[in-house]
Amino acid sequence: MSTVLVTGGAGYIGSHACKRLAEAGHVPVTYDNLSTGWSDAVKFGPFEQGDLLDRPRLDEVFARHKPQAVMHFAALSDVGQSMRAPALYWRNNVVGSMTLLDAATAAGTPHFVFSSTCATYGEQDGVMLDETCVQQPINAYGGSKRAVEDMLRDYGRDGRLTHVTFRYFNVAGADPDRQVGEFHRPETHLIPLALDAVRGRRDALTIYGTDYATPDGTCIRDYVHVLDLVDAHLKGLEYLIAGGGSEVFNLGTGRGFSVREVIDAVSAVTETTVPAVEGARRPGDCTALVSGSRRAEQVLGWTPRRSTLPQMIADAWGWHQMPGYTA
Ligand SMILES: NC(=O)c1ccc[n+]([C@@H]2O[C@H](COP(=O)([O-])OP(=O)(O)OC[C@H]3O[C@@H](n4cnc5c(N)ncnc54)[C@H](O)[C@@H]3O)[C@@H](O)[C@H]2O)c1
Ligand SMILES: O=c1ccn([C@@H]2O[C@H](COP(=O)(O)OP(=O)(O)O[C@H]3O[C@H](CO)[C@H](O)[C@H](O)[C@H]3O)[C@@H](O)[C@H]2O)c(=O)[nH]1
Repeated sequence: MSTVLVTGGAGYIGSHACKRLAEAGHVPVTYDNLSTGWSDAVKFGPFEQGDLLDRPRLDEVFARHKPQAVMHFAALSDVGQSMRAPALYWRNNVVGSMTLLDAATAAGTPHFVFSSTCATYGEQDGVMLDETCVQQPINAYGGSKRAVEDMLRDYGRDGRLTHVTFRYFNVAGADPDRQVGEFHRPETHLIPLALDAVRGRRDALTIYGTDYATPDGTCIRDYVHVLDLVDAHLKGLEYLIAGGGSEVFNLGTGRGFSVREVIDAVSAVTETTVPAVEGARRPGDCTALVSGSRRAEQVLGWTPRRSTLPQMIADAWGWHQMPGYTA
């Protein structure tokens, strides 16, 4: 049993990770500034409110809890916003991660698990992406994540910090027990927006671009269930604690779905046609991002079990129908 400092534990993925860590007997200590997260999502361990950029506060929290590992989810992650306000992303995601790494290494914390993204790959013309592909992000969000990957590599060189970087593809779904779920404000992700449109909580969904070089003209993404994703984190943690060396893993299923296919699947699960209109491309969007790697399976023994489109949408739909859910 380990104490794990979970930055971003009040957010979508971090809160699911805390639940999974607690189930496995670990103590997840959430560190979060609540900029996009929610204090009522912190249910599975202690909460320390604080900012990544606040080094004295981080030192205090490391001294109090003496974590064996950090799981670093805290970040800003709105691609469109990162195009409009890149400095925000470099400060929060890059300087914030550096401050966290400085505090972690000063405290002697030996292990670090980092949330990166397939957005670091950028446009690769339909290639199935594996960890050896060149990283050439086309938005500031992806640029900030690639920078932290580079930083981690350098911080780990002296052997005192081992790290696992996970490059997530598109995370979807929610805890089937409905204790936690996805709740971004503003919401920018396709599946929750489609569900909101079905419920009439928003106007019609806008399809961002229908002239991409894909079979139906809309962007293609590889969707992975949040429960499968946090399972990989647990395996990554156990791998590091067992002495595994620093590694990078894609987390995706290897299957891509277009925006139109996702909309059709949401219509099928909810038995309601998603109101949708065709619109312009969203700046910063890549044409297709699909994982072509089995490294997480080979090294960590990870296989996605819940990551079918109908299952992810059904679990998200369950969460959206909770009485407390307000978009
Ligand atoms: N959702 C996805 O599809 C996806 C895909 C790839 C990667 N990721 C990465 O996964 C991580 C979690 O994403 P999410 O969807 O759960 O986002 P989220 O916005 O729900 O959670 C992020 C959390 O980090 C906190 N935070 C942000 N900046 C902070 C700071 N400076 N100090 C302290 N706390 C701070 C927020 O308050 C929030 O609770 C992010 O690093 C994101 O880039 C997400
Ligand atoms: O209203 C919408 C919202 C999204 N989309 C399209 O749906 C697809 C998925 O968009 P999301 O906003 O749900 O997710 P992204 O593909 O932008 O995901 C990116 O941002 C995420 C973080 O928020 C992750 O980091 C992920 O790895 C990175 O590719 C994109 O083609 C997007 O253009 C629409 O057509 N209409």
